[in-house]
Amino acid sequence: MKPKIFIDGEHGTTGLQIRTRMAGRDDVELLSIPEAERRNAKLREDLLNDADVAILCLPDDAAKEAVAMVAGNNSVRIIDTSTAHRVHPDWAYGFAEMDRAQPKKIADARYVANPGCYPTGAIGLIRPLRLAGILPEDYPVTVNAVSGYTGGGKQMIAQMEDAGHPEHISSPHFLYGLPLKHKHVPEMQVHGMLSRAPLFSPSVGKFAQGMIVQVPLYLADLNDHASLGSIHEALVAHYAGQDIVEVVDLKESAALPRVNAVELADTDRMKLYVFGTAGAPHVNLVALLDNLGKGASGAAVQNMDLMLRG
Ligand SMILES: NC(=O)C1=CN([C@@H]2O[C@H](COP(=O)(O)OP(=O)(O)OC[C@H]3O[C@@H](n4cnc5c(N)ncnc54)[C@H](OP(=O)(O)O)[C@@H]3O)[C@@H](O)[C@H]2O)C=CC1
Ligand SMILES: CC(=O)N[C@@H](CCC(=O)OP(=O)(O)O)C(=O)O
Repeated sequence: MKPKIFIDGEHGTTGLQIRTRMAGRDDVELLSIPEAERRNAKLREDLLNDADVAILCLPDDAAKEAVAMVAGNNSVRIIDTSTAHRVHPDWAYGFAEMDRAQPKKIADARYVANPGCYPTGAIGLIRPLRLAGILPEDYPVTVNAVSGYTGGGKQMIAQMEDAGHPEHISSPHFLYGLPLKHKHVPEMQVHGMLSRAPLFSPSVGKFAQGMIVQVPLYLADLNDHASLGSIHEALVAHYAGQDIVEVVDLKESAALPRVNAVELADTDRMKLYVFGTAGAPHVNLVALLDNLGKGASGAAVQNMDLMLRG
């Protein structure tokens, strides 16, 4: 029998992208809810309980309600793409490349929290340097980022694309999260293995999909006389043996005139760069990804596959 998959929120931005990725697959059976019934709690509860794996593509509160709907049913496994469970101790964090042991943890888990889009970039840069002993636990990490506007879901897509929208946004690039309390900070701190909360400043650009996450560092404040080369080596060693996260060659990075935020749009990959000048006091670590790819739907399908293959 094929495993049954239900995407709760399948008509939203993340859900639709997961459906697109599953379209050609005949190894799973997709359970589906009609768009007009998407908020029908009874129907959702039945479908959730009929699934082998339920992928939640809902706001946080609705995701928590969905988890409660299957609480007594031990055969349903859950991947939650919302922020609700990302630092919960009973949930596996669904970033397979963050540790050698992580794919097995995800494969064995009943509950998997899909990472946030910005944290995928930030943790992807920070954690290998913490594990290698280069980045001190209490380093004052700052994270600056720009996302495609699909990161804001159906509501922001309408605000950006519909000039007649009452809350239309005409700006080509804007900062937000100005009180510095963005919902992604806790997972960056916990899975980035940091004792201090990172200072996170997000922004949105007038492009649908794509993301740049930057973590600038002062070399003199790192351990082991860290250099551009040693940081790059640590990242290369961490990501050896997999093909989703690419650490870009130092010479290639040095020759780049710019980084294009949409380069990886419509892919499920992530590129990491170490920028700077040998002998100079600073480096800028940069992650490039699609907020809806490795930042959301691509990672959810990757996690589902790990869970199904055991
Ligand atoms: N977009 C992105 O880049 C990323 C999104 N995520 C996360 O994925 C989740 C979904 O986000 P996204 O797809 O962007 O959001 P959207 O608003 O595009 O889609 C959410 C979907 O959930 C439905 N929904 C909302 N409330 C309920 C409810 N109570 N019961 C049933 N269905 C409901 C919505 O229906 P309706 O149309 O009626 O509102 C809509 O179809 C969020 O938790 C988000 O944080 C994670 C990483 C990146
Ligand atoms: C551009 C934009 O608005 N991005 C969203 C983050 C993407 C998202 O909703 O994803 P999570 O589930 O990972 O929180 C935000 O800043 O709230």
